[in-house]
Formats: sequence, structure tokens, C-alpha cells
Amino acid sequence: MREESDQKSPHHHRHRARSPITPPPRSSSWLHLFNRMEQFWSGRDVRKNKEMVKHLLSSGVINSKKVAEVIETIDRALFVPDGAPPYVDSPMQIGYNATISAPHMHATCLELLEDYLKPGMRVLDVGSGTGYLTSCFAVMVGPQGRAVGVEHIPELSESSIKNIEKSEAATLLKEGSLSIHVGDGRLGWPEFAPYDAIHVGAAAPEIPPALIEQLKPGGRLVIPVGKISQDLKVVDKNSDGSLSVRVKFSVRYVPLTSREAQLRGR
Ligand SMILES: Nc1ncnc2c1ncn2[C@@H]1O[C@H](CSCC[C@H]([NH3+])C(=O)O)[C@@H](O)[C@H]1O
Repeated sequence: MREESDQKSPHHHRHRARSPITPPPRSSSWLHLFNRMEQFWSGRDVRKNKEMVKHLLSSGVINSKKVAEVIETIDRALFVPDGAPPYVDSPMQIGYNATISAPHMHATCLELLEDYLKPGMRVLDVGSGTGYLTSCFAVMVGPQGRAVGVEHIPELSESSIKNIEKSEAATLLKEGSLSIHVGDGRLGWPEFAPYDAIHVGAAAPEIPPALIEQLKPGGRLVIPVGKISQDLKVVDKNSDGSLSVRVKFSVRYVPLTSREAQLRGR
């Protein structure tokens, strides 16, 4: 086989011959080759990211065009640790007893929050982990809006910034409408409050009062609540400040806890 491929057929040469007025195809540049190799080793493949979106659409997880668009825009492979299959619909370990949520959970939360992620709106992502969902939020609210991630493990915060810098949300991070902060997310992030949307990516035993406080009247909070068996709660703050709460379905998230408890393995 090897001998065969080493033989240069007439076709081989014909492919290489180019008319002098045609610019060389990009595939011949070293930079392109390097990018392809980097993509191969990192498991990145925009076509597979697209296929994942198609699957989420056909299985009815995604119904919104906007949500499909943003998931297509932010390549998931940039946020999944090296060696993990990026487009498989399941959560993955990211170290520090944390996980990146499964694509269907990200999609569900984006759909639940879509109306609260219009251009110019403000969103808080508590337990931002890899930065994947914060980036999706940032793209949806755009440069006039604000997407704020809070993560209590400094190493995860740092690596999330590196992930975002490689993604389509890089400019938003650079220009400041997207920011990631190290802190205890149970206290929210008062600096940019009130928020139209708050998402919590870890399960709280009870809804932290600071998050209710930092939610705008007319805003929505999506939060998993419970210990082992948890409910994904959708909390709407009415214009008079009262709350309407409904349960979307049962979920299993890592706990929203102290840094020490998380690193101890709870
Ligand atoms: N009290 C807390 N404050 C801030 N972050 C927390 C807290 N408790 C847990 N976390 C983080 O919450 C995250 C949940 S898992 C990561 C979820 C993220 N949406 C993603 O898909 O990448 C982990 O990164 C935890 O370190």
C-alpha cells in the first residue's frame, strides 16, 4: 500500500499544475496545514458542531432559530478538555470536580432564557466553568449587552478565558461586554446588577437570595435546586417584585457550594 501511495501518478501532477492566473488554493499554505492539524488534534470540526445542532433540532431540544444559530457559532470543541469527544451529547469532566454540561442542557437553558437574552440585555452566568454558555449568552446579548460569568475555581476561570479567546466571542471579551470573574456565585455579581437573565450551572440546596435581589423585575432565573434529586427551576420576577416559579424537569448538576467543599469532593 505504502509503495502505491508513494508512486506519483500522472493525475497527481495534473492536480498540482495550476494556471498562472489562479491564486494558489489556501490548502497549500503552511498556515492552513497547521490549522488543520491543530483542529485534528483538538477534535475540532465545525461540520460536526453543525451536525450536533441538526440533531438537537430534529430531536426537538432546540426549537428556536436564534438558539440554533448561537450553538452553531460557538464551537463546543474549544471548551471541552483535550481528548474528550466534543460533540457527544453528554456532560464531561473538566477537573476540580466540575463538568461541562451536556449540549442538550445548554440548549434547553438557552431556550428558556432566549427572551431575556435580546441584544442589549444583561445576563449573569453563575458557575461559568468552561465559559461555553457565557460565550453563547454574550453572542446573544451582543456588544451593547453584558454577559458576566462568575466561577469560584481560579484555574477554571483562567482556562475559560483562554477558551473564549479562541472562540467567536473573543471580541466581546476584549471589548468588555463579556467578562469572567472569580468569586462565590451564591452572592451573584452586584457590580453589573440588575440582570434580565440569570443562569446557574450548579445545583443549589435553595435559591440564593442575592440572585433574586439581582434579578430585574420582568427578568428570569434558571437554576437547578435540590441535593441529589434536583429540579430545574424557572423563576420569573414579576413587575411587582413577586415570583412565579415552575419546574422544567429533574436534572443532575454538580453542587453550588464552597470552593473547599468542591475540592474535597463534597
Ligand atoms: N459557589 C460557587 N460559586 C461559583 N462557582 C461555583 C460555585 N459552586 C460551584 N461552582 C462552579 O460551577 C460550575 C458548575 S459545572 C460548569 C457548568 C458550566 N455551565 C459549563 O457548562 O461549563 C463548576 O465550574 C464549579 O466550579
